[in-house]
Amino acid sequence: MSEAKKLSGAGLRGQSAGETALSTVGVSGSGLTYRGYDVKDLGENATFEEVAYLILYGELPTQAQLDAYKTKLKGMRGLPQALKEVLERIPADAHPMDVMRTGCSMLGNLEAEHSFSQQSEISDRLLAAFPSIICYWYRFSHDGVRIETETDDAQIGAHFLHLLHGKAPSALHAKVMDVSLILYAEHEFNASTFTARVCASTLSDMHSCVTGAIGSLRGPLHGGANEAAMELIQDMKDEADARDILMGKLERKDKIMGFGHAIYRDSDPRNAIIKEWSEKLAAANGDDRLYRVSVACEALMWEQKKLFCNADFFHASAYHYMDIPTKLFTPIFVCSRLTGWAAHVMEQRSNNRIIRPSADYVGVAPRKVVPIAKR
Ligand SMILES: CC(=O)SCCNC(=O)CCNC(=O)[C@H](O)C(C)(C)COP(=O)(O)OP(=O)(O)OC[C@H]1O[C@@H](n2cnc3c(N)ncnc32)[C@H](O)[C@@H]1OP(=O)(O)O
Ligand SMILES: O=C([O-])CC(=O)C(=O)O
Repeated sequence: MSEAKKLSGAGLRGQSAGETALSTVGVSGSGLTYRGYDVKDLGENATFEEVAYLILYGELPTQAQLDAYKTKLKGMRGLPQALKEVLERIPADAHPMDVMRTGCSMLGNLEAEHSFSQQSEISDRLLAAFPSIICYWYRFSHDGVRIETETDDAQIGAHFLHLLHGKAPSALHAKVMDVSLILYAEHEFNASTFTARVCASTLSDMHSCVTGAIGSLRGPLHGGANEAAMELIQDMKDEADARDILMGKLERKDKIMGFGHAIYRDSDPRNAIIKEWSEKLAAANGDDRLYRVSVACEALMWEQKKLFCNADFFHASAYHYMDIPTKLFTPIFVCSRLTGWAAHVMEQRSNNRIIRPSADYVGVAPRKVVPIAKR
């Protein structure tokens, strides 16, 4: 059993910023749990829709509840015309996380949350609409087509791949997307979730909380690391090349994206799961270079720095094997983490006090304004 990481210093490390009943991260022996269930157990024995229901509504659904939930989500995949028009105006070279941010914010104008009694409906709507938003923009700006966002796919992961590629995915790809969405769904007080909670604590609306969270997830120290990890591995020719490239980066004291974690000490429990799926995808693809160089990076980083892969590192090769463009990696994270964000907003609202910490002042001593002519 690993001990909880000893945390200190800046970045609010080691300080509790509130209570949650949604997940535990890095607690001895259990790694990562969502409402008491181990993420590995959920990855093996549940689907993302069941996990979303668990996170948003408190318990795993019965079969009847799951069927009704999936039918409901399927019926919420369409986009209003005004939102499509906004998406069509965003250029092809925009960052897709900016598209997600704008899409969420625009939906907040068209389908505003007027009362907190609407919070569950709005969360479900965002869960259903996010794959439509990113794929509608991507296919229009890159391929010049206006796609129909309402597919018959029963599951969100398969639906995403269907919209992106214009055809239903293989069973393997649909399964990996489903597991990936489970792994990314919830993670306690990470930076983007904390952003959402700070916003919620002012009694703001759900779309504002989620829009802010998307902005926080975008950075390479957080969700953006899956794209940065892909950029790191994509040109590595083989294991020896991977070692050379990484050693050079370590000598230059570069941060290696996809490694390390603010809370976990020895490993990120999501890594072993997505790594296994990446290996299966590599075998199915008949080209395992990306998987092999990723394994070489993992070994070298542990050997040199005792740093382990976080959830993002093997997601890079897994997504690439499914023909997902690198710049859409972090938006997929959004499609999943929406569940965690929304549940945290609801939890914050249920027992709210505005989040407003203090700061230690380190600036100049009090002084008088010198008239502008004398400065
Ligand atoms: C889904 C997610 O959001 S998971 C996180 C995704 N982000 C990344 O993969 C980005 C790369 N990783 C990092 O930048 C960091 O590990 C973070 C942001 C995740 C955590 O940051 P911190 O909590 O400050 O890291 P921590 O305290 O463990 O760092 C300890 C030391 O290891 C170093 N270190 C940590 N991660 C890395 C890394 N990926 N590459 C190189 N060195 C690293 C730190 O610089 C620090 O060195 P120092 O003591 O000489 O300053
Ligand atoms: O918890 C964190 O700091 C980052 C992370 O792994 C996540 O949000 O999934």
